Amino acid sequence: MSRRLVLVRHGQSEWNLKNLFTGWKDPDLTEKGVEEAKEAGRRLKAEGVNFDIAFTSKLIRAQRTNQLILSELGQRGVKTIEDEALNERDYGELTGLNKDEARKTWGEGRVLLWRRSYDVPPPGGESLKDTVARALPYFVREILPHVLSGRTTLVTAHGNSLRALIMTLERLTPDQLLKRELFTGAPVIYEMNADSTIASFRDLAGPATKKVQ
Ligand SMILES: O=C(O)[C@H](O)COP(=O)(O)O
Repeated sequence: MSRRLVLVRHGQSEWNLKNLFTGWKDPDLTEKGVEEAKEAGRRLKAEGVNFDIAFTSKLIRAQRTNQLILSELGQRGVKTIEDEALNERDYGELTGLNKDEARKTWGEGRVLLWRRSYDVPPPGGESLKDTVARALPYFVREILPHVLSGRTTLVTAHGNSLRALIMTLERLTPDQLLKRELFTGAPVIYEMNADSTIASFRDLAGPATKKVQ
């Protein structure tokens, strides 16, 4: 039996384009973000993927990406469940600030810790550990049973809510996690074993995708 899980970070948002910390703010996709989402759908189609169920966050950039992927696959009728547990990490007081300006104010090292470390929260916001504490139980309770019962499952969410899941799926140490980037609109395909471990995975990040600065 195939137990396939696909994770996709939403396409470029208006605030990604402006290089602003976004968190729980709700900007839409840019034109490029729409294209990235469609491209994700085309890549999954080329891989022969057919979804049985989809999950996304309560934020519009992830929801639209999910719809565009399903639409490219000719699968608009697939049931999609939305939940706040999959929302982006709350960036607290950094929300709305420019990432380069933040580096100038607090220094490169401090900002990198806020963005990529496991347990250092940005002021007033969530650390990745906090994000894991809400996203992982939801994943285990609501998403994993579908995958294990053979339903090909799509999760379209955010850089950090997905890193929260990937840390467990890929068994990354906090050090390895510091370097694990997710690219907008690039699907990661996992084949799972019956005991919830990963048999194999492929990150389809390629030339059409670009790192968000
Ligand atoms: O919320 C944000 O600003 C982005 O979606 C993720 O930002 P990061 O790469 O700084 O974690």
